[in-house]
Order: sequence, then structure tokens, then C-alpha cells
Amino acid sequence: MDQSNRYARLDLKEADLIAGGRHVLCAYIMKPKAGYGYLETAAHFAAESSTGTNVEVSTTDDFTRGVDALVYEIDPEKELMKIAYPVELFDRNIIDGRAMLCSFLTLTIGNNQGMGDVEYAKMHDFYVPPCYLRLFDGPSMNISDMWRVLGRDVKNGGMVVGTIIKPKLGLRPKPFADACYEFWLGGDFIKNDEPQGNQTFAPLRETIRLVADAMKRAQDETGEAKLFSANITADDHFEMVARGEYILETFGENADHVAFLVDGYVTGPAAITTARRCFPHQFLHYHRAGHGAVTSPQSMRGYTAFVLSKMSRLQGASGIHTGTMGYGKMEGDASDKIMAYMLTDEAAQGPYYHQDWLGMKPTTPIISGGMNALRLPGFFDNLGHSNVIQTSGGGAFGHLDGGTAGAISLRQSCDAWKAGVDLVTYAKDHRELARAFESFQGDADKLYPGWRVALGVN
Ligand SMILES: O=C(COP(=O)(O)O)[C@H](O)[C@H](O)COP(=O)(O)O
Ligand SMILES: [Mg+2]
Repeated sequence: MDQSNRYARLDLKEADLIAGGRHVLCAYIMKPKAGYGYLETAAHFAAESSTGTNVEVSTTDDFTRGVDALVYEIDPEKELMKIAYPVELFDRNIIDGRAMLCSFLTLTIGNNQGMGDVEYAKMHDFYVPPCYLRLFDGPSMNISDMWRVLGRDVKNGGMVVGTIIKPKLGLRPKPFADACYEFWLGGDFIKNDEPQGNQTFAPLRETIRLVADAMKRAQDETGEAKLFSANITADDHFEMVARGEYILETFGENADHVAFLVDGYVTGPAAITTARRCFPHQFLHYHRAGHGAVTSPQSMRGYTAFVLSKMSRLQGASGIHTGTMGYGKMEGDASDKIMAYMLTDEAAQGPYYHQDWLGMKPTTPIISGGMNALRLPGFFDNLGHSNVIQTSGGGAFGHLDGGTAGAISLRQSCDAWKAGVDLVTYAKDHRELARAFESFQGDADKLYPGWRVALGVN
């Protein structure tokens, strides 16, 4: 059934919709299945994503029609479809009237992902009007709060030197805490790897107790504050709260040195909001493990990493992994930097929409995935600054001289970049950095040909 007479209004102007302030706008790359017209498929998509189904129903009244999602722009050649969703469509909390991301998703990326007349549809950008934007929690903490604990300039505190305790799984509590102590002698920040939690070989209560002790000893040893991002991810809200409360109680006077890590893609918006609302004074670390299933350029469905990141700022992530923009091991390329700017800037220019954040706190890009001291300068050249949280797991514990040297090499690499000094030159009088070249020789050969002669390594 062609529903375009009801669910398409190609006369609507995007500027008028934005000025009207009553619509969430979404841009999709959509292709109809063979045999289906573009506009009729787009209209069906909008119907199924708002007030309709595949046939007219007798219960529809004028009010219903007034909150129809409307296709307002199509470009079949570019497979581009834009839909305006009246904000009234989205569910609100009964407890405080505020917005919930799950409702945004269930409509804009819901049944429409499995329709028989749609070959594929993927959201590439969305726009949130002020009346709806202010109903989201937004971040309560971010890198400024980390810099404050570290005693740095809270506006321009520089790279937070971080790691992920590796191996990914398999360390029992004492070797885990020992690895933390080792890294903290040179670095600032340690995160649980995303699956590390309460495995039977590493009971959370014992591990956290030893890590809290390691933090105290490392702080005493270095005279510097240290940070830990503890994984509180769980299916059960009460489990997450129990973990968070135990961790804060155990860290005691260092509780403000603790971030909470949540695997936000696999556990979904509810887990992010549990952490954001139950622990508003802790940095909320959004790990996005699994996101590639929908965000990968190979996936023609779901939404992009840009959309995932934008949703995370709405929900209140203090920081989210934004990938390594082609400089690390995960999928991505240099243009992904628009994700980082969308998260940190007052206003964001996305692929299709300009979004003013109206003072919503920034979310900090977390840079991770196959990174090491050799790969950082190229990354920073592309991004243009180093005010990020950077975590290198293999890049720290894969250093020939261990985690402390690995941490120091990462900091030296960032210092070299900020000073505008070539990394090989800087390595000549910074041993840990020089040894990073020997530790990651494949990268060294590829990124810094001639390093062996320059550093006297055969
Ligand atoms: O554990 C790591 C990286 O470890 P390593 O530093 O040893 O590669 C992270 O889970 C990935 O960075 C996630 O990817 P992304 O950050 O793209 O979400
Ligand atoms: Mg990991």
C-alpha cells in the first residue's frame, strides 16, 4: 500500500522544521527492495516508525495523523531519505518527565530495520531540537574532572596517559593489581578491559581491594594522583549498583579517582542511565564493544559510529571510545575526527545536521585500540590536539621493558608531538621511547624508516 500521500511531505523545508523546533530529524541511507518505489518505501518506513502499519486502521483519528513521522526529503540516486519525527512521539519518564534514549531508538531504529520492502537502512545523522535536547541527562563529569584530580589545568590538561590491563582475561587478583601498580608508576589512568568483572578466578571484591591498595602505593611512590576505570557492567541494575557502591567504599578517600566503565552497546541505554543517575559524581566511561555489528561501514543497517557517539553524549557519557581514526588496530579512518569534535564542541557539524548543544557538557573522546608511542604523533596530527584519554594495552605492556616504561614512552611521545619534535630525534635522549621503537619494530619500520640507524639499533 502506497502511504506516501500521508507519510511524505516533500514540500516541507528542513530550515522550517528546525525553526519550528518540534521535530527530531533523521538522515538515513536507505535502499528499497527490488520492485518497490523509493518514496512509497520511505513512506512505509516512516509509518512503521511512528503511527502506522502496513494497512489503514479504523482507529486512526485526526490527532494521530498530527504526530505522523514525515518523509521530508529523498534523493533516490544517493539513497538518501530524511524523516521528521514529532517530539510528541517519544516516550517520557513518569518519574521526572525526561527523555529516554531507548524510545528514540525503538522508533527511529526499530521495526524499520527488518521490513520486507527495505533492502537496507542506516542512520547517518540526527538532529535534536532544544525542547527535546534539554530532557536528556547529558554528561555530569568529563576529562576536566580527571585533570582536576590529576592537579592539571582543567581546561587544557593534555593527554591522560592510560592503559587497559592485559591480558584481556586470565589474571587473578594479585597479578592484576601488580600490573596496575607497575603501570601507575609511569602512567595516569587504568581501565578494566571490557570483559573484566567478577570472574570466578578474579573475584571483584578481592581484585578491587588489591587495586585500591596498589593505587595508594603508586600515589605514595610517585607523589601523583592515579585514576582507575572499574567495570560495573551487568544485566541487572541492582548488580551494577552493588558493584559501584562496593568499589567506591573500597577506594575510600580515593573514590573520586574512580570512573565507572559500562559496555554501553551490549547492555544498552538502560545500563548507561543506571550508571549516570546512580553515580553522577563518577566519570562514566562508555565502552562500545560490539558496536561494529551495526556501525561498521560494511553494515548497511543500524547507525554509524557518529550516531552512536552522539547518542552517548545525550545520555551523559563522560567519555566514549571513538576509535583510532585509522592509526590503530580497529576499523576507522582520519575523517572519524568529526566524531571527536561533535562530542567536545559547543556546536557540532555532522554529516547532515548542525547541532547546537546548548551548553550540554562535552563528552571526552577515548582513544584506544592497537595504539602505542609510535602511532600517537600521526593520530594527534590528524585530530589537531591531545586533550583526550588515551589507553594503550598492548602499547604499554608490550613494551620490552614492561608497563612502567610503556607508560613513560606514551607520555614522551605526546610530549614530543606537543613540542613539535620528530619522534626519532626525541627518542635519542628519551630511553623509554627509544625502546618503544625496538618493542614495536613493525610499526617503527613502517612509520619511521631509518630509525635503526638514527637510534643505533641494528
Ligand atoms: O582493549 C582495547 C584496546 O586494547 P589494545 O590497546 O591492546 O589494542 C579496547 O577494548 C579497544 O580499544 C576497543 O576498541 P574501540 O576503542 O575502537 O572501541
Ligand atoms: Mg578492550
